[in-house]
Amino acid sequence: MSSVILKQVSKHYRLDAVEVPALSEITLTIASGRFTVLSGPSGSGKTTLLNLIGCIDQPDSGTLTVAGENVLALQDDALADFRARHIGFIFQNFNLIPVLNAYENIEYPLLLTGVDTRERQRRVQDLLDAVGLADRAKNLPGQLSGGQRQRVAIARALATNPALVMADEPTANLDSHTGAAILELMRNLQCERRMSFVFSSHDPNVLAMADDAVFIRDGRITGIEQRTPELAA
Ligand SMILES: Nc1ncnc2c1ncn2[C@@H]1O[C@H](COP(=O)(O)OP(=O)(O)OP(=O)(O)O)[C@@H](O)[C@H]1O
Repeated sequence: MSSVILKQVSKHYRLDAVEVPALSEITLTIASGRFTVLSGPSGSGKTTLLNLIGCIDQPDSGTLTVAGENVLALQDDALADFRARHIGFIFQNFNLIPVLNAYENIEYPLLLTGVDTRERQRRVQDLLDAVGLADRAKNLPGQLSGGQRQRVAIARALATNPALVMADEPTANLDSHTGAAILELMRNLQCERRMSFVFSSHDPNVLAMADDAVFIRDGRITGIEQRTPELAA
């Protein structure tokens, strides 16, 4: 099964009067339940591609299907609702809400999507356990280490059981030891929960964990490697 299908997708930015091409005719299928890493040098278009797949930005041309939905046909409200229900984001600077504690940060997307109280409690507790932070539930982000903040951010991204979890350089702001532990945690959660993870990264340790590696240069795909066999559905 495919979780994302892009066909002939192009995107440019406009900077004053100058058009900056960012992606050119990208055709790519991302399989479900796999750990896919977008790899390429700085400026190659990784973030732009993640933003399109994550429905944060729209291409100039081409088609995009995410979790079976033709997302380019959705109006703003429907797109925001689709994103909230089906896509989890992990940011390199964590993006936690500073006035909410760890428990409340993880609960937040469940409030937005109308999950009832009992189910919210069950999911937040399960995720706090899964990321090893059950004893830090009441800590504000400012009272947590960088690695612990990233664990909260991971739990928050998984809270709605999204079809797709996206991360832009998730280990970039962590020291190598913490980054390795976070990476292992993400890999274990992805396998256990059979979610699709799509990451961009310069980090060779992230690339080494990929089921599928997509290499990008100058806004074009230069290679796709399937590193592990796809399991039968
Ligand atoms: N908002 C913007 N306005 C103008 N040009 C942009 C904008 N965002 C990105 N670009 C340009 O688009 C191209 C692709 O950028 P993108 O951020 O997708 O690359 P990247 O591979 O994620 O880079 P990095 O690894 O450094 O984060 C680059 O040439 C970049 O300069």
